[in-house]
Parts: sequence; C-alpha cells; structure tokens
Amino acid sequence: MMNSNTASSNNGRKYAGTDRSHPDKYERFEEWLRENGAQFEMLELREYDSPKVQENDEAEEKKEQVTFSCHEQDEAESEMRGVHARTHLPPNSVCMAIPRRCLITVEMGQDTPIGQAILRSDLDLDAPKHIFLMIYLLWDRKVNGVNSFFHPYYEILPKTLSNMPIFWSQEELDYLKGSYLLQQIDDRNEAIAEDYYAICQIAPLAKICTLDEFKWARMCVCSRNFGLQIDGHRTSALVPHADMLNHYRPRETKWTFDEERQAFTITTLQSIPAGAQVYDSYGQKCNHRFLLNYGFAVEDNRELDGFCPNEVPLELSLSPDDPLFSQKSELWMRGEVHLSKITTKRVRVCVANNENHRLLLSLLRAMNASEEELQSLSSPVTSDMRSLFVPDHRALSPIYRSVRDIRHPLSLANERLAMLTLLHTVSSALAKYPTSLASDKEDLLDEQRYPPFSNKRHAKIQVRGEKEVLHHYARFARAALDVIDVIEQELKEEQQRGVEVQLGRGVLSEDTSRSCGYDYIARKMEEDEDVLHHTIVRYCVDVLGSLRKEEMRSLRRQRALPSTNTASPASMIRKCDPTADSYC
Ligand SMILES: C[S@@+](CC[C@H](N)C(=O)[O-])C[C@H]1O[C@@H](n2cnc3c(N)ncnc32)[C@H](O)[C@@H]1O
Repeated sequence: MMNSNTASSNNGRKYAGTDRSHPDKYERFEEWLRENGAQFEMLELREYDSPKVQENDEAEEKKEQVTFSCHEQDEAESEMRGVHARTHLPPNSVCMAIPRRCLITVEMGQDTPIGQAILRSDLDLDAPKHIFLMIYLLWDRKVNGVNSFFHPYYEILPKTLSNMPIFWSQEELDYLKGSYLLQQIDDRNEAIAEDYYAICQIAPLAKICTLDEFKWARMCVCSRNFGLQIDGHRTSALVPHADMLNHYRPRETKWTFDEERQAFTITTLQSIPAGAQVYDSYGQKCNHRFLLNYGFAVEDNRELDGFCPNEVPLELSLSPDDPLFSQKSELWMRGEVHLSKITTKRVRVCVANNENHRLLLSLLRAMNASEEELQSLSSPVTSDMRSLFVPDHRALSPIYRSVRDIRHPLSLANERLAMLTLLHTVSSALAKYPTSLASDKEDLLDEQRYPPFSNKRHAKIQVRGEKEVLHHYARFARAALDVIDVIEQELKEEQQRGVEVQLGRGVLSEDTSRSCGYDYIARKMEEDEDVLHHTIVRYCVDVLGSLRKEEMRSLRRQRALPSTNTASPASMIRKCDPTADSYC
C-alpha cells in the first residue's frame, strides 16, 4: 500500500507521492489507481521485450530526437506492455473499473487556457476530436509536472512511440517503397505541423511543447483514446490502464462508461484462462490504419467469415483532352458535389467490399464510354439490365445508393475497356514495388530478418496486404477479359448464323454445353467456388451473363427485322485496341 504521507487529496482525488525511491513506476501507477477507487484485481500488467532489429546510426539518432519524457530520460525501456488475467476470468465478468476522476476528457482540455483560446478561434484543425486531449496532456505535464494528479499515469506512457510511422527513420520508411502509405505518412506529418503552427498563432502553445512533443501527444492520443458517452454527452477520454490492452479480433471484451458506477468498465465476453493476455478490439480496419494510427500491422487481418478489410486506393484519370470529358466527369460526380474540372478520382478498393467495388466499376465504365453509350443513358432500362442495379442484402451507405441509382454505360465492349483500364491501373501500381508478393511472403517466414513486432516486419505485412488486393483485381480483370473473349466469339458465331439463315442455308444448332462456351465456363466458375473469388464469379456470371443475353437478343431481333434494316449487328461488337491486350 502507498504511504499515506506521500499522498495528498483534492476533489476526492488521491495524489500519488513522487518519492523516487518507490519500487517502480508500474507499482506507483497501480497504487495510484487503487487509491482512487479503480478495480482491476483480476488483471496484471506485463512488459514484453522490445523487438531487436539491427538499425543503423541514422535510425538511432532519429529516435533520440523524438523521445519525450516529463522528467529525466529513462534508460531504453520497452514500450510494449499488455494486460494479462491473474486468474481465470469467466464470461461476462467486469474485470476492470476505472473511476471517472481518473479519466482525462475532452472537456478538461477545453478548460485549459490553450483549450479556451482554440474554442474562441475559428481554426480548422486536422484533428479537432483529439486536440483537446493532446492539449490537456501537454499542458498538465508542463504546468504541474510531478505534482500533477495524473503524474503516475504519465510515467507509464510510452516515451518514444518509435513504432509510429511518422517517427520512422528513412531506412524504415524505405521498407514501404511503392506503398501509398508513404504519402499518407507525409500528409500526416504535414497536417500535425500545420495544426501546431496554427495554434501557436493564437495561443502560447510553443511554451508548453515543441513540434516533436506535439507529434508525440497526437500519436499517444490517437492510439489510446476511447470514444464515450458520459452524462448523455459524446466525448473522448484517455482511460489509464484500460489503454494498456492490446488489439485482437474477434473481440473478447467490451467496454463502456457505466453511468451508475460512474466508471469506465471492461467486461469479458468469453472465458479467459489464467495467464492469458486480455485483449480489446480496436475495430475492423485496413492494415494501413492500424499502422498509421497505432504503429502495428496485423499478420492475418481477416475476419472470422474470411473477409479481409485491407484496401488499396486506385487512382483513375480522365484526360481533359477527351472530347467527352465533360459528360464523363459529370457521370463521375453524379450524386456528389459538382466539381467542373475533375480529372482524377481515387477509389479505395478492398477485396469483396461491394460498395467500393461498384463505385470502381461505375468510374471505369464512365471513363471508357463511347458517345453513343453516354447518349443512351437517357433511354429506358430493359428488364435484364435492371437486374444489374439490384443491390445485395448489405446496408447501403449513401455513396453506394448513389452508385446503384446511376445508370451505367453498359455494353460488352465497354466492359472490356473497363477491365483493360483496371488491369493497366493495378499493373502500374504493382510495378512501383521493388519486391514481388511471392518474395514478401517468403521474407515474412524469416523471423530473424523480420522479427515479430518490429517496424521492418510491420512494413512488410502492410505491402504484402496491398499487393494481395492488387493481385485480386488483376485476377478479376483477367478472368473477365477471358470471359468477354468467349462471349464475343459466340456473338460472332450467332451473327454468322444469321447470315446463313438469310442466305437460306439452314440453321446451325446452338451448342451451349461445349467446353469452351460461355454457359459451360459460367457453370464451372460457380461450381469451383474456391478457384476464383466470389466477387469475380458474380461479375462474370451476373453482369457479363446479362450483357451476353442482351446482345444475343438484340442480334436475333435484328435478324427478325426486314432486310432493309441498315443497323449492323456487328456494330454492337466494338472491339478494343488489340495492342492493349498486352496488359493481359
Ligand atoms: C492502447 S495501446 C496498448 C498498450 C501498449 N501496448 C503499451 O504498452 O502502452 C496501443 C498500442 O499498443 C500496441 N499494440 C496494440 N495491439 C497490438 C498488436 N496486436 N500488435 C502489435 N502492437 C500492438 C501498439 O503500439 C499500439 O499503438
């Protein structure tokens, strides 16, 4: 128990003593919590070894610059801690309760002089949600130092956050070569600096922290805050001890602010054996968000149902020299604020994310549409085409709804061009990486060179995930192009059949079961579920199948018309530039 001589009391808060002879900072921290009514007797904090990767001098130098401590520099210490069960935890047990007085909330940051100045200003900050927690942390540490009520908490906060990519050395950033994350790291660094200098203009922020300390606070808050409802009011808070739980999915615990207890609580959702680590789920996220905001990437970022939330942004461009530029950009912007000069658009693609998947297809179709197709968008939709707009059972977000409602310039020829553009886009993205997906997978088997929890390993996991998504879309486009080839061959044969009929040479029977025919291929695709991802199968069967049906029907209608009809069925089969096939 803590020596009562070293504790003082204010507003019910018990202040921890600052006696440096006290055993260790973790004990001081736990005592402080207990003195203030926290309950966590079924849990214990553990410190793990830091990953050992050989780093060059430059990396070491960089890390020293960002070390942030409220007093003297401790020796290099592990920043990787976790919470373990002391005893067996049955399901539905409240294993942690942290009283309200131990929480740092947004409102506390707003009450500081700098918080007040920010509230009075009209600054448009990059992190408006986090800024007041950051300000409280920085202000309290500077102004109250070791006398702060929260001092025992500050002592256990990680000092360098050297796993956060914004603090990586150039050597570490090089592990991400080719990744879009590099741009996001630059953007994040820039946005933090902009916030810092903007606040410096309206308040004495420079008196309480340097830019590096401000960055440290941003990442500390970003990786440790909880979004809560307190007194019916949405807020964010830093919750000592609860922020020591590491991430794991599927979730094994849940947390809330319990109004009755006036405490933040963590409850088990399942039984957790004695000694096991107690995890919290930080949500279903793409690895780039885990890495950028928390400084780690999940090895196998896959949900129980097999869904993988990893995503990659694809950048598509419209040429301003395209004579159809304005109609196409109009299509791109449908359902959104109109921007007249839009030339590029980014869509985040994730394997089997239906919303972005449809958005991607709609952008690709608009990019490649012919004048006729763009004009035909005002004509009525046929029943077959209507089926292409039917949504699946997922809840629809507004963007998805707007994509679904948009009429697409749909034709087999346009699908071919869309798939060629897709293949070209993903091939260009893949070409930016210095290593292949196969070699990344092999590298990750080597735990000597890529030690668990090291920045080097996390970077590798991130780029591997990006390439997996890109390869999925390459497979998608290739499979679709193969199927389009088969359909176009069948349409040609159907057209030939029409010519034969008109010449009175009899009708060749249609053999739908032949091994290279569309029906056979579609059936095989549906049967061999594991060979191609279901989104690829659905596209080839539903979208391409409907287009095939529509174009076949149209050819037959043409055939039934009197011979004075001048519209050639062949005009429907607009072949694309054969040189573009080199992408395949
Ligand atoms: C809320 S804190 C958890 C406590 C933290 N381990 C500590 O020692 O202070 C979040 C940080 O823990 C680490 N972390 C959490 N889950 C992780 C995981 N699954 N793999 C690797 N690091 C993880 C990351 O550094 C992250 O920024």
